[in-house]
Amino acid sequence: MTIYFYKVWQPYGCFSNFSPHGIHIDGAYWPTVEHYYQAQKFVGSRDAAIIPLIHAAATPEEAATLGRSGTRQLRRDWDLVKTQIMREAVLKKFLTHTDIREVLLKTGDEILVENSPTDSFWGCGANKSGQNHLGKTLMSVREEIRNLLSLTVIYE
Ligand SMILES: Nc1nc(O)c(N)c(N[C@@H]2O[C@H](COP(=O)(O)O)[C@@H](O)[C@H]2O)n1
Repeated sequence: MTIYFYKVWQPYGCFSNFSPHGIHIDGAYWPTVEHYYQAQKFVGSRDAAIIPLIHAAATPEEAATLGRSGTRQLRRDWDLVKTQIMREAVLKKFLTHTDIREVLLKTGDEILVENSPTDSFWGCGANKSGQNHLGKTLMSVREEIRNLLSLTVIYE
C-alpha cells in the first residue's frame, strides 16, 4: 500500500517538512525543516540577507513564501545540492524526535509519496507521476535509521 502525505493536519502529516519538529543543524536551531531548507537556497548568494528573516519566520508557510520569492538570487549550486541538503535535514528531524521516528519506522517498506498537487519535484504533482524526491528521501532516511538501530542492538 502506498502512503500518501501532504498537509500537516492530514494523515502522516509529520512527514511534511512543515511539521513542527525543530532541528539543530549547522550550529543553529530551526523551527521546521522547511525553514532550514528555504534558507539554504541563499547561502553565499547576493541575497543572503534574507536568511535571518527566513530563520525568524513565524510559520513554515511564511518561510516558504520568503524563500520562493522569484526576484531573489538563489545560490548558484542550488540544483546540485538541494536533495543532499534536504536529506541531511530530514535525517536530523527523525533522529531528533523519537515519536515521529516510530511513525516512520512503522511504515515498514511501504512507498511514501508527498501528495503535492503543485510540486512534481519533491512531490508527485497533480497527475501523480512526479519525481517524489521528498518521499524518496524519507524512504532512504527510514532505511538509514533502521541500519543504525540494528548496529546499536549488535554492539550494546
Ligand atoms: N506549499 C506547500 N505546502 C505544503 O504544506 C508543503 N508540504 C509543500 N511542499 C514542500 O515545499 C518545499 C519545496 O519548496 P520549493 O518549491 O523548493 O520552494 C518542500 O519542502 C516540499 O516538501 N508545499
